[in-house]
Amino acid sequence: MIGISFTTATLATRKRIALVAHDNCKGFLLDWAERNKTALSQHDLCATGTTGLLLSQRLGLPIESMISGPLGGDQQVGARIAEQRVDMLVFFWDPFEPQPHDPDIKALLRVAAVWNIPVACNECSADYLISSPLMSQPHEHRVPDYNAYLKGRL
Ligand SMILES: O=C(CO)COP(=O)(O)O
Repeated sequence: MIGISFTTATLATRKRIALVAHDNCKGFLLDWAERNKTALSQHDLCATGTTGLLLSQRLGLPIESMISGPLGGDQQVGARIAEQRVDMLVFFWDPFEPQPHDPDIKALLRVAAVWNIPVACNECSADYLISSPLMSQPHEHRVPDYNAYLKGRL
């Protein structure tokens, strides 16, 4: 990536996982989360508003809910990623329907790429992520070097 310096950061053993699903995909996410409840219970979970409410009802696990996606929840999750307060994103976005907040969705996915966090966009990729040995150990990864970035702006 031109003009960006990088450094490393460590994702802790206990990951901070954001869970998000569009309406047509919520059933898939709820089923996936239930199948992986034991693994998910080892981590700190947050979600966009409606997804979080449904997940906490289904799983009975503590889930920090943001505002609902169309009202700004995607942006809240994105802000947390930029603050390095979310380590992993499971986002079952709907490939068949446009959303009123498509710009927010694009921004969320972009910031996840910027901060090099693992992202699962469907059940299959979520299965691969949740079963990774890296889920239960610290993991060093590349992140933008913000101090170097700021220096370069002067
Ligand atoms: O719209 C969403 C993600 O773009 C999800 O929002 P809800 O979880 O509130 O339905």
